[in-house]
Amino acid sequence: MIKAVNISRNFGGNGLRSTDISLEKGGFIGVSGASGCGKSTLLNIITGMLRPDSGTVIIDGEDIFKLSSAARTALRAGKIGYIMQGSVLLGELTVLENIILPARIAGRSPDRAKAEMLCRKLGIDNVINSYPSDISGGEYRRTMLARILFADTPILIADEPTSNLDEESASIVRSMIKEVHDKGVSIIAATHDSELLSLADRVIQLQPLR
Ligand SMILES: Nc1ncnc2c1ncn2[C@@H]1O[C@H](COP(=O)(O)OP(=O)(O)OP(=O)(O)O)[C@@H](O)[C@H]1O
Repeated sequence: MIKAVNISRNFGGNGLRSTDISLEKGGFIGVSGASGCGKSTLLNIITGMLRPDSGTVIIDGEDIFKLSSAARTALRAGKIGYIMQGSVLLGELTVLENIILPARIAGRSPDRAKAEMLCRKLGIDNVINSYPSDISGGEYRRTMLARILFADTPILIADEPTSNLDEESASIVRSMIKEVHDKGVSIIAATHDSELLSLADRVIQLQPLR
């Protein structure tokens, strides 16, 4: 589904060393490595958010950096749910409205019952009508996961999905990731969480650029 060959990116001596990664349908790849070794850079490149200095990224047969920026964005929106580091909820929308927002933007009529079911599974149904400023950090992160899962993309890319979460929230997030993998979603997760890594079929260990 994703095949990246020889991708690298140098930020003045830091960044991502030349790396290959290949995600098969239904696969689950864990990406580990010390802080600063380029995990987020790798995920940003394979999702088409960041152009590499070298290498190619093929998603379902498309060489994504040969596409126009608009075509690349459309490809990502249709195929990849990306839990990015530092992504945020919109403060003026409730938890539920945030979860269904991408479907609205895509012009689809959102299935509220499905969103509510996801919230129940993630243990955030009690805050469904709350605003992001009024929920805990763990509820916030689980809402972002719900927003990604709601889109039902065939690929899930997650950057540190369990970091800075209390153990209960982290455990819920791991279970949901396992559940979507069991349903056939292909996953790449960058993480320091050994329990999450243990769910992966394969772990890639990145080495620092210097
Ligand atoms: N836009 C940027 N401009 C300059 N340097 C950058 C940029 N993005 C990343 N870097 C540098 O590249 C290196 C790799 O960063 P990256 O965020 O990919 O690491 P990481 O492995 O995800 O780290 P962590 O585990 O701490 O999240 C770091 O030294 C970082 O400071």
